Amino acid sequence: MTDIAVEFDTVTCIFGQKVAVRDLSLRIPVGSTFALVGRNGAGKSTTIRTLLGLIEPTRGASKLLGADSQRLPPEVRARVGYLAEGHPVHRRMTVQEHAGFQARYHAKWHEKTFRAILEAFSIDERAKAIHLSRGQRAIVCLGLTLATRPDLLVLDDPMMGLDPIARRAFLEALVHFSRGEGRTVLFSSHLLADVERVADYLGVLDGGSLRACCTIDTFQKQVRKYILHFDGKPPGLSLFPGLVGVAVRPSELHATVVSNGDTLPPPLRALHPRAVEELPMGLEDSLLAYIGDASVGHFLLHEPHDQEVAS
Ligand SMILES: Nc1ncnc2c1ncn2[C@@H]1O[C@H](COP(=O)(O)OP(=O)(O)OP(=O)(O)O)[C@@H](O)[C@H]1O
Repeated sequence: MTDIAVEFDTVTCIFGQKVAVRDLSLRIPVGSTFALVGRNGAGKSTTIRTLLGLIEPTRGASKLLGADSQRLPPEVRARVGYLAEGHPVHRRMTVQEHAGFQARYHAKWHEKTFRAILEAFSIDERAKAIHLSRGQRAIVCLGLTLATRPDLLVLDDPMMGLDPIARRAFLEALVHFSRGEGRTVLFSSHLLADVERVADYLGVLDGGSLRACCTIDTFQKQVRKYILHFDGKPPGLSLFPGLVGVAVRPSELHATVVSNGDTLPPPLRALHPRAVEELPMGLEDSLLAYIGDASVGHFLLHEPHDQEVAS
């Protein structure tokens, strides 16, 4: 029994001239909740679809639950729940008909879980999918997936298109029905506040490359934004390792850095600012600062997963 649920080994996916995913290596420990984030077109769906064996990578390989993605045996497939982008349903089928369909194909189908989710959200099992709201459809799809009791749950942008109340409900259901069973969850999202609430780990994709892979906590601690105040025009700043963004104002220099320490990095200190402020940043600010100005430099924040798995 491996303690790694998902593994990518130097995966590259090229469509024509487009490199959608470049040299991706990544491991996700069993029992963790991992969020893949990045701008539109960063390669999140391609990564997920490659993992599930729906796309064959141009180079490299991936594994889920110990099995090669390109040759998944039926018993491994049965342990994976996949919620595709857009919550696809058969519009003319009722909620209960959807459940019957799933139950037929999943030996571990757990009707009680499905009913508990419907009940928690007051969804009528006799309703046709076409008559459900977007949020209700998302919950039904989540229920249909969770009731198969997957060991690995993969969700592609599951909160997309949901209003804040529906998003909150969806996340609560996800957390309530997923936690405590050793289940691994991999999901992609643009909604950083939601990511912050549920995920343990973060993978940042940018232009197909993995630019960071670490705990959310580490990401937020290490990406820092400083405002350096000067009496006149700020002095020039040369690039240095860890500097990911810089903006010059009439008497200020704004610098975003990746740093392990709590103190101002020496190249910034050497500018002798009159005063220094550190701006508090939420995950969204940190992420925007980190991938916002790719022209300045690329740095990979990386925590070895071996250590994390062991801890
Ligand atoms: N089948 C395909 N053929 C050609 N190009 C593709 C194909 N699939 C994806 N791409 C391209 O690969 C890049 C990555 O796409 P992908 O859908 O993985 O990004 P994403 O991060 O999921 O984006 P979004 O957040 O918008 O859903 C994009 O530039 C996309 O246009």
